[in-house]
Amino acid sequence: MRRYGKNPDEDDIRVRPNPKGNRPRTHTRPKHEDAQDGMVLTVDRGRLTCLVDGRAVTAMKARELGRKAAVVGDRVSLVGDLSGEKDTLARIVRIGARTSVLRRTADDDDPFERVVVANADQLAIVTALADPEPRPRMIDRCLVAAYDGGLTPLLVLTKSDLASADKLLEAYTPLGVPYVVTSREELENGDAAGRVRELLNDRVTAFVGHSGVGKTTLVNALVPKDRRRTTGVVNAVTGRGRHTTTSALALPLPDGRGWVVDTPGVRSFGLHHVDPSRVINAFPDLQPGTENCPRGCTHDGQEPECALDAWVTEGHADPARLDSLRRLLSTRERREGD
Ligand SMILES: Nc1nc2c(ncn2[C@@H]2O[C@H](COP(=O)(O)OP(=O)(O)OP(=O)(O)O)[C@@H](O)[C@H]2O)c(=O)[nH]1
Ligand SMILES: [Zn+2]
Repeated sequence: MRRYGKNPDEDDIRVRPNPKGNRPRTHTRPKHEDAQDGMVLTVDRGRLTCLVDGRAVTAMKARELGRKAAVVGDRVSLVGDLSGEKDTLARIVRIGARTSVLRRTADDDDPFERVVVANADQLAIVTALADPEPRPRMIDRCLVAAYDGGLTPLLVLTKSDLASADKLLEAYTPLGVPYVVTSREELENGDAAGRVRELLNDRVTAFVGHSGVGKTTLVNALVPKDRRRTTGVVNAVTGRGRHTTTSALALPLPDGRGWVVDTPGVRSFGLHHVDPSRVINAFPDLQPGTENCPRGCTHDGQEPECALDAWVTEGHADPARLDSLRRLLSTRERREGD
């Protein structure tokens, strides 16, 4: 039996015969069974734009959800006015379980973690090959955040007209991270957009990269013209302009083939929240080797009793893989700019 609140009016409604046989309409707030599913496209000061049945609906989080924030990519249930018309406001009453979480903290000492994007399948790490110079430590940090959060990483190396990708790619060969090399010229007049799209099809891909790497040039080449982020944030569905660049923004790929989630340029990627055992799960060749590690082993090369050394010496895994894993796990102890 459906449960109504303590409100006596509601109890009254339950026993009232309903000749039309449909659910009683009352002045009380809609019941959650009526909720419709949607996806959060962007967030602006507590107002969330959600895609519901092809419409962009503005919503607020219901108070009953407490402190848990809904973020871009979240699958949510909404009630209230779902027309998407101007000046209407729906309520988010449920946030679905997340399949992945891209998290960051402001810096490594900051215990306050932010979920940047939920439910992304893939993390596209956008790095220029020059101007600005690539920052391998930053790439490593993004990789750790991806592995920790359950996203598959993808390297997008831009500005190939300025420098070669060979040297940078050497460092990522043992990790087997897929990559694509692009330039503005190839994106705008060549086949680069098609090559990148092939790696994005039917997935939700979060894009990260710091200012100046060519992320806007890239994203604009991927999503249809009327859906782009231009000056300020443009509502991905209605095209109406707005005034913030602080939130991520989900943009649809053509033909419903997935989503690009553009994130605001991040300068740092604090990794306070990272759990080494979650990162290890992304290394199925090394993971079984941790069985004999002492409890709470960080596997980062600083632990004398880490069992991974023996695992590799015994020939169970490639030493280059362990080196790469340790480079990633120790990235928290290093300063970011190095
Ligand atoms: N040489 C060269 N320049 C590029 C390329 N792609 C983008 N640029 C230039 O690099 C600068 C930054 O590009 P954006 O696409 O705005 O980069 P962004 O990462 O979005 O940077 P912000 O807008 O600052 O967040 C612009 O002047 C672009 O014209 C490229 O492939 N080659
Ligand atoms: Zn260990």
